[in-house]
Amino acid sequence: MTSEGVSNCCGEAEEKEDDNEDMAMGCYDDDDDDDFSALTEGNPEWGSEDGVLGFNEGLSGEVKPRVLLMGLRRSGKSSIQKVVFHKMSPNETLFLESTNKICREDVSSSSFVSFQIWDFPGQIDFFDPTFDYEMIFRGTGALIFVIDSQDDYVEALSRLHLTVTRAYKVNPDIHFEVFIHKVDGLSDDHKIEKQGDIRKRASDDLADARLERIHLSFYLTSIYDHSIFEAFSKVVQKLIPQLPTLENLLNIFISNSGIEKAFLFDVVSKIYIATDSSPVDMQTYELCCDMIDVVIDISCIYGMKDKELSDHKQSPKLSPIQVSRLTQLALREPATLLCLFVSFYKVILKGTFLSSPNIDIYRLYYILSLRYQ
Ligand SMILES: Nc1nc2c(ncn2[C@@H]2O[C@H](COP(=O)(O)OP(=O)(O)OP(=O)(O)O)[C@@H](O)[C@H]2O)c(=O)[nH]1
Repeated sequence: MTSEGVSNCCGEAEEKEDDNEDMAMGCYDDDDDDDFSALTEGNPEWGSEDGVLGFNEGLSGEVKPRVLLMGLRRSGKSSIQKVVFHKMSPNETLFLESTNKICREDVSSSSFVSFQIWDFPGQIDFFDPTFDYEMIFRGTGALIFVIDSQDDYVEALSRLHLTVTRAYKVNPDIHFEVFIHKVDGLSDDHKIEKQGDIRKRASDDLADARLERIHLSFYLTSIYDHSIFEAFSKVVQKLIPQLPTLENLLNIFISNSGIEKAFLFDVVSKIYIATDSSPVDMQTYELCCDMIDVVIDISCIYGMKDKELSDHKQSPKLSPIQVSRLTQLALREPATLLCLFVSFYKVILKGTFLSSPNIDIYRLYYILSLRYQ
């Protein structure tokens, strides 16, 4: 795992408190060359004043899909971004100041995870004529609309409707994702009830506008548990063109081994970018996230230098963690900052343990490293 410098999304210097954080934040760069001026002309509040580069294109001409974070003020947009991509602890988000300009950040930690995330200020009127929303929506892959479930959501729903219908007109290929956020304060029954109500009202609004074809996906999220990582995983997966191939590889992998479940993780964000087709059990996912934290912590203390790391990669070893009598977790790094996570049962046959499906793990490891590194 490598680490690179990072500055935060609004261009402020960000202090990295420790090595762990360095590593965790390794690949999220803000482009110094803010290209918002073209979009925000006439309203300096909305973007940086300098920068004239083409929209969303670096010097290489590579175009990354854009993920927009929108929603009312204080709904939790910046907190989500900071917790998922900057390893900020949820309690620290209490001290976040209100965002007053669009914050754009490049997220490109591996061959698969490569997109831009744009955090919009809640109070922004992006339908102001001086604001080029068509340009914004044209290059957008996913629009995440955050609704504060602990607040009255009537206004949020009308804003959601306005945003989605405008965006759809410009770009019908956008994935519309609704995060019903801050559900940590709600009981399970209450969560389901809220989700049902929000889903129904949003669908009714679309039906009234004869726009039933717009598909909204709903997620119950909180920064205080793994739900936000899971939801973000699902959003990001939709932007990965190789997803079917990866899922297929993982299906073959588990069907040829004693493994119960396999995830391909982006280590930096703990987003899983693919998994086999068996259902995702939240508890396994959480265990995998915890193991990533443990491995990152330990490698920060006892980490290897680059040379040792490359030697290590040539002879990969499993380092399983026993989480219960029958279940082990194992982590491998098939490509820089990507890890394959497997959870497998030891199969007990007449008292014999059949475990360690190493050959399959190595095979997948090599396939992935050869193809995508
Ligand atoms: N209970 C709870 N509070 C949250 C959660 N996510 C964010 N918050 C809190 O919500 C408040 C607002 O969060 P922000 O991230 O600043 O909200 P924002 O949408 O970026 O706000 P603007 O920048 O004004 O648009 C903060 O006090 C966060 O700690 C969550 O999942 N649960």
